Amino acid sequence: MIYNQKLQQAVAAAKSTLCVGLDPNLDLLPKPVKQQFETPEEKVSHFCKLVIDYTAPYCAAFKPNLAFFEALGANGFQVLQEVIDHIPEDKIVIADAKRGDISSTAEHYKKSFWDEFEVDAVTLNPLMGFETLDAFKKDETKGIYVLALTSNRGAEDFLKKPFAGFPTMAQYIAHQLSEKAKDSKAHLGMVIGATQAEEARPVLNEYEQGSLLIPGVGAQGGSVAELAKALKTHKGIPLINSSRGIIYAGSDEGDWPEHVADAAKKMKHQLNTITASYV
Ligand SMILES: O=C(O)c1cc(=O)[nH]c(=O)n1[C@@H]1O[C@H](COP(=O)(O)O)[C@@H](O)[C@H]1O
Repeated sequence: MIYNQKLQQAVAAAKSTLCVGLDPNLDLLPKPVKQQFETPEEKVSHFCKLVIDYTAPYCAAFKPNLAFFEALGANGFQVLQEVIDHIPEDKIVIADAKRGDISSTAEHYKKSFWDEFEVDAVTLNPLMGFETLDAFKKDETKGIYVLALTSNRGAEDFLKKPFAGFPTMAQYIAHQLSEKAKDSKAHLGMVIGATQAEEARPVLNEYEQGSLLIPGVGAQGGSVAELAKALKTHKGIPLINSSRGIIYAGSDEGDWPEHVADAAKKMKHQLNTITASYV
């Protein structure tokens, strides 16, 4: 199945554009998880699997962020694989890796994500040039989310500065992606921070068909109302990510997974006006 079709079906089946971010920070895990398990690997694996079970009814996608798994050391990739394997088949799985490197290295990143972890999509950083996307572009069942206008303050350093005749580098990246999409089998999408919603419109206008990964609601305080305005005419399907705001909603309660489910349900409902345009 081509990526966009799977994306469309995942959003339609859950009636949700929510993406649950799996950012398992050992310090923030609920007390019952810390007490029940000995090793960091067991704690993270159990925590992520319960988060997946309790939030799956409310989301279309999961985004494991590799940093949190790599931080476990040598066994981190094993845990990542277990977590990915636990995600229901009909959900989109995005490996948040923000990779981007020269050809042979990119080929090996591609091997890792497409052939070994078998995720649906990956986040890529375009700073080393658009050639770094090439290795990922050959598979129509996959999606690529390229950093375009990130949610953090550092977006000011490059992405919001004028570049190559465009008012911002973000607009240039979006424009280039709309061109590159013409000869890419994989779907080329963009990462746009929800915290940048008020400035996102010109970027989105450069690439209306581009699917979007939108982090920054929840813990980073991005406004869903502003986001809804920015997305009004956008055709590419958005996945709106919240990590900490959902997965740590239960803090230390015994029934923490119920709190996590509630937080996901609330976020799904907050996104309903956006979701309605894509189902
Ligand atoms: O590519 C990303 O997912 C990403 C891009 C961006 O511009 N900002 C951003 O916060 N992210 C990721 O999205 C997640 C946001 O987490 P919360 O702020 O806890 O919801 C983290 O995994 C970040 O690494």
